[in-house]
Amino acid sequence: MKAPVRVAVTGAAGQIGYALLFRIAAGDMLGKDQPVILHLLEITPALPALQGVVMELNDCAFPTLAGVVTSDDPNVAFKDVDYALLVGSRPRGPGMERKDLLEANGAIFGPQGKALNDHAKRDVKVLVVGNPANTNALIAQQNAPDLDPKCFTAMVRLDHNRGLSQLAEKTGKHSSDVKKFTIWGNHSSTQYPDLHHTLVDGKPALELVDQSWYEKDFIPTVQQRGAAIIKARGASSAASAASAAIDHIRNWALGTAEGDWVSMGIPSDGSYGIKPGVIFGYPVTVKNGKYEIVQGLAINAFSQAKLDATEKELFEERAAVEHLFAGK
Ligand SMILES: NC(=O)C1=CN([C@@H]2O[C@H](COP(=O)(O)OP(=O)(O)OC[C@H]3O[C@@H](n4cnc5c(N)ncnc54)[C@H](O)[C@@H]3O)[C@@H](O)[C@H]2O)C=CC1
Ligand SMILES: O=C([O-])CC(=O)C(=O)O
Repeated sequence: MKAPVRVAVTGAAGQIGYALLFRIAAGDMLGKDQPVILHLLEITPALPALQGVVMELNDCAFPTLAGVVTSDDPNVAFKDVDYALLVGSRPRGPGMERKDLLEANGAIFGPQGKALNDHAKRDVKVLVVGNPANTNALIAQQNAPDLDPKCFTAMVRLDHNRGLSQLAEKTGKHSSDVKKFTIWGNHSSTQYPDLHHTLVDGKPALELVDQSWYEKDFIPTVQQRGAAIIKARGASSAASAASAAIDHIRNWALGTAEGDWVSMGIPSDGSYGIKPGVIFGYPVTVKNGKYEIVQGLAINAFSQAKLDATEKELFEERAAVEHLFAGK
């Protein structure tokens, strides 16, 4: 067994928390040889419910669970953490766009960014799940001037996994046969699920499906999947969101497979013409805990228009929250 690492999860008594904590504690995220100490943050009224979750975590007697810290204070919860999964925030209901949550949720991420800045490990890996995830990640990053801006990422992995599954079903293959798929941009209905470089069992995806299925079926289905789950379940995705969060951190910590990439919301750096200043979904590979954008992919006019639309929305969201940045 390795030395334990500290993993913070916010909103730990919520729906996603309930689907996430047990898998992290069981070693699904960082490996069966990596003990974890969970640092669980909740708002004060949810602490009794959180205690119940902690009782259940203990009752599982997981070999990889080395301790649990609970708090309603981010300055306590983020002390010395190696990983921080920022889930805690309000989910949307039917008929809402995720950006309608900006006002309710944006205010959570400034203080949490500052607490990470002041207390977390200097190479902390932060994943924002709470919606609107990209812009909340930007708010946290902008309140953490002493941390590397690349410590802050947002989750587009659920969209990525949804795309793998949709394409596998259409082509009669398994999702593990699908490689080099990308979610570009925002975790919102402007996201661009891009099949132009995707392979299914080694064959170009766009030679296996027709363009009209791609444009009129696949893209909107992936873009609107969150809303479809809310309609069907009466509550937003929880188990699949938790699973995607585990995939995101596992690949960031342990690396991506040779010959493939994953989608992560990361700080834009000018790659593919996206101006610096937002958290943008990109195709990335990871080695030794560092992600790198896959460069040199051809972008045709169709793709460019989609990239422009999602970039525009992210800069509009940024403009709406700049007052929450440190020093503003
Ligand atoms: N990026 C993505 O792909 C996805 C994002 N989400 C988002 O994840 C978030 C959480 O979803 P659920 O777990 O279903 O919601 P939930 O309402 O079941 O749980 C949220 C929890 O966060 C807690 N919380 C609220 N403010 C907090 C704060 N300041 N600090 C710590 N905890 C706080 C609440 O007490 C609650 O227990 C929502 O914003 C939802 O929209 C959901 C699915 C996918
Ligand atoms: O749609 C929502 O509000 C929850 C979410 O982000 C998703 O399922 O992708």
